[in-house]
Amino acid sequence: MDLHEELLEHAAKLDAADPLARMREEFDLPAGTVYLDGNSLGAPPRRVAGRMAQVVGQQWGGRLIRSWSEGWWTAPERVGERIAPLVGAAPGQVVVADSTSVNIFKALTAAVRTAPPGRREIVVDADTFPTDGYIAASVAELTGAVLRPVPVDALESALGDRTAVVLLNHVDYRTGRMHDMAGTTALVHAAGARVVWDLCHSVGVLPIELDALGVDAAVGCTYKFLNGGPGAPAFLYVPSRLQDSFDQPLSGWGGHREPFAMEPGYRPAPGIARARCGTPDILSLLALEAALEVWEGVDLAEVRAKGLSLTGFFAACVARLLPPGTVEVITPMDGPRGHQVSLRHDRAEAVMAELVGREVIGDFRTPDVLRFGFAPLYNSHADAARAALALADVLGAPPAGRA
Ligand SMILES: Cc1ncc(COP(=O)(O)O)c(C=O)c1O
Ligand SMILES: Nc1c(O)cccc1C(=O)C[C@H](N)C(=O)O
Repeated sequence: MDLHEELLEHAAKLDAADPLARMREEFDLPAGTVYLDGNSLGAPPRRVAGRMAQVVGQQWGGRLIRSWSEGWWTAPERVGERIAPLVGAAPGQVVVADSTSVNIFKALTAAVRTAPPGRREIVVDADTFPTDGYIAASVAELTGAVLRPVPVDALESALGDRTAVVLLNHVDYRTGRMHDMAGTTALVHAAGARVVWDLCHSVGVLPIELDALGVDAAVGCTYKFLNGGPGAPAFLYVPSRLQDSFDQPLSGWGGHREPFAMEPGYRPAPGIARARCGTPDILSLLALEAALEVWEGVDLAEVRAKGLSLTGFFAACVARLLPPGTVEVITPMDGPRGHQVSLRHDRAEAVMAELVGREVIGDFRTPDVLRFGFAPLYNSHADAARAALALADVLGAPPAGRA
């Protein structure tokens, strides 16, 4: 058997033993496409199209404006309850609203505003996804705080009695490295500061325990591993113990205690509703609601195990197929990681364009990173093998000999 056949056969064995294999049926994916970009835009769950037709036809079209009091206005909290179990949150602490960028702004500003006098530093991961750093800089400017970008590995020495809040990514978007949420949260708390976690690349990837770890706020996208659709609204977690003092700056009427009283002054709503701002984005929100239904009965431990298996198998295939040194694996394959494998190559942009032309869809991240994201609900080991074979072909690896 040659190496190609061996890898495909191994993949088939792993897929035959996959307890989540049935979940692929829930998704609409073009036949023949290997889709490895669910860490940027998740694939559409089949049920979303039908739900959208119903929402547009029956709710918007049939009930017209009455729909606001028939489930639309309360959708941000209702859909938040579907995300809560995925992040280890008891009910009443997650709302779906706005974008991740906007929610970072709310959470950071609230944290700085309520920090004790003297705590005026915002610490941010120096390698963070850009929007997090940009927003943190803006919050610093608006609140008179000081922005302190630090590499995550140097975090401990940067914390002190001037730290107000720390903003961190759970999984690094470029390398896929996963940071230690339990240890880092404890470290930040020991320094007397608050921590805001960006869960964009970890929600839907592994069990997360926000309540148990005492996290102070968390945000995340819903259009990646939660498959909510392009531009689907983000979520914001504020634990019950901090909700009364959550002094968020975007005091739109959506977060008012009595929005329809149309009062001249702002009185924040009790509970998580105060994290809202303006009118909810109903069509996207209800598409997300349908997409989240696929998680019912899904065991996150199984999702995690499969994600590690897919990424490990893909990296192993790449190592077997490519001569050493062809690519540099920058994802910590022996350490904590999310569900992506990132490879460095000088011609990464052109290589990814070639792969996409062959219907193997990952993405390129500047300056030289090929990213392959694995979504355990719809990706298979066969996808991983096919992607590695296509990559080897594009990079002109010598034809695989007999194993
Ligand atoms: C870590 C991280 N934070 C934030 C965002 C995006 O935020 P927004 O949805 O506001 O564009 C992304 C992806 O786009 C991301 O990877
Ligand atoms: N949000 C995106 C968009 O609107 C267009 C293209 C890509 C994105 C992304 O989500 C990028 C993604 N956060 C990343 O990790 O690179």
